[in-house]
Amino acid sequence: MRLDVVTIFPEYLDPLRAALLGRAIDRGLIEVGVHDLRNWTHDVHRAVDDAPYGGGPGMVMKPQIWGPALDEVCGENTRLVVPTPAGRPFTQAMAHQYAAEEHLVFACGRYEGIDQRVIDDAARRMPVDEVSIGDYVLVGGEAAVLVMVEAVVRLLPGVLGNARSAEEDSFSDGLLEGPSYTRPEVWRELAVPDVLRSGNHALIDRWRRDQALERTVRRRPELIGLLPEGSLDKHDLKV
Ligand SMILES: N#Cc1c(-c2ccc3ccn(Cc4ccc(CN5CCOCC5)cc4)c3c2)n[nH]c1N
Repeated sequence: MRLDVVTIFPEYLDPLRAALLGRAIDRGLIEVGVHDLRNWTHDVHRAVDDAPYGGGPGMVMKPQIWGPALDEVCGENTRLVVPTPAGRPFTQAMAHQYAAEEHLVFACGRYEGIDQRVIDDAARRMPVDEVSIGDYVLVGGEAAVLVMVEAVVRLLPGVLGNARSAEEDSFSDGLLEGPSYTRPEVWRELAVPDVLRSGNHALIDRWRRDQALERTVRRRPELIGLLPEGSLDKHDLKV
């Protein structure tokens, strides 16, 4: 997979080259390009924004700059992803879809966002997703790209290694993950639940399922209604 990011703050994407993602790049599992949008400006001020038509707060990013940038960075098999507060919610299912893509280009807006014609023009030539990572307001798209790239790249074969597989993720069965514990057995007078030290793996699995169900009902009750038909067995229904 190749990932390209277009931004006016390329240094914001430096974390892409650290830790897990950096190792994935070093191992050739992904290629990453980060491009400074200002490289496509021509005026002495390297302007990328202008006042919004119709008035309103802030500035809008210029189509004459974004257009040539995306023309150059996008290819024949590109999916363009544009983070925006007005986007479709980014989900684990989308992360899986993106992990199957050959080439993802992320367009990071700033100010009040990118002139809509940039997205509409790109959509004539490639799939374009306007996506939001959550119901809160950021200052630009870069943080959202870091979140989405991490969620996508960790799903690629070989990235997580043998110690951990993405199949065991939270949400893989539609429930939140239950609590985790490690040594010591007692810490600040708080003990690890006895069942986890019982060695009875059937009981442990049941306990973990119960914990996941209880946590999901308490914290994200709306997820229960989204579970596929037949997901809950008769024991689950007693939880
Ligand atoms: N993903 C994601 C995001 C983003 C995100 C993503 C990309 C950009 C590019 C610019 N911004 C700043 C911005 C803030 C607010 C608004 C709305 N305005 C409407 C008129 O009144 C003022 C407010 C627009 C643009 C971005 C924010 N925020 N939250 C997410 N989950």
